[in-house]
Amino acid sequence: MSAQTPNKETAEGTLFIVAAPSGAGKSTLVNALLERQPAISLSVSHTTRPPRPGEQYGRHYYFVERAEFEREVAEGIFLEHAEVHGNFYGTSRRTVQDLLGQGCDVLLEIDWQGAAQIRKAKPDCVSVFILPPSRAELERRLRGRGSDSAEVIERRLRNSRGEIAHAHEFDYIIVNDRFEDALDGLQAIVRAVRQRAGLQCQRHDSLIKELLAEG
Ligand SMILES: Nc1nc2c(ncn2[C@@H]2O[C@H](COP(=O)(O)OP(=O)(O)O)[C@@H](O)[C@H]2O)c(=O)[nH]1
Ligand SMILES: Nc1ncnc2c1ncn2[C@@H]1O[C@H](COP(=O)(O)OP(=O)(O)O)[C@@H](O)[C@H]1O
Repeated sequence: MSAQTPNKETAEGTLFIVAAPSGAGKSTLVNALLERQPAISLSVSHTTRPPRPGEQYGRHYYFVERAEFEREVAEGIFLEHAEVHGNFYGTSRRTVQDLLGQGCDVLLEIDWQGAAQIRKAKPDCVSVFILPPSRAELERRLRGRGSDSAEVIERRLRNSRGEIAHAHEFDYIIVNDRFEDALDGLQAIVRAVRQRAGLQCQRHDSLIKELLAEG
């Protein structure tokens, strides 16, 4: 049998988007997913939000001043950017393009506004929205996380309605009730998409030629 001929040189990686209202558990899910699937690169966003205790520059976010962020917007360095809960957030165009161009899969943890911009720029992206099982549980998780002031938590809870209203714009919705089930769901999506992408980029040219040959 002939060797299969994967056309990997020209195949871009897949761009995954994970969005959710604050406190639904997206960062925890994404981190657990990346432990299971280390080959996916998580894009580190730029933000004007001040760091939370324990957050590191370049690992969790590139924390920048508002003036610097505005300069970066003007320079066109962002693939998408948006104001969320009173802070600005943006995804570096260069980093994402370079990784995708090398055939790496990239995951963006961004809000629904950013997701809408990415869908226009990259229609092949795969987007997932994470829902909490109830409003009461969302509030419990936000307060239990202990990372934000009461005022910040109130604002995020208020904004969650407007965010959840966009859930149906996403390719998939996962309810993060039991953590392991939600993680299995997220991993199943990634696996299925990767398998499909792998099948698409294997052209099997030599096998097809062999099967079509006379004789
Ligand atoms: N559009 C956009 N949203 C982002 C980006 N980075 C983070 N976000 C979103 O901004 C919101 C607030 O994020 P963050 O301040 O880390 O709070 P958390 O969601 O409560 O952990 C979340 O919905 C994030 O997904 C980005 O680069 N672009
Ligand atoms: N399925 C779950 N059940 C209970 N607690 C959860 C679950 N998923 C996440 N959490 C907790 O909820 C809090 C918010 O999760 P986090 O990942 O920071 O949310 P987000 O990134 O969406 O703002 C964290 O304390 C996290 O440990």
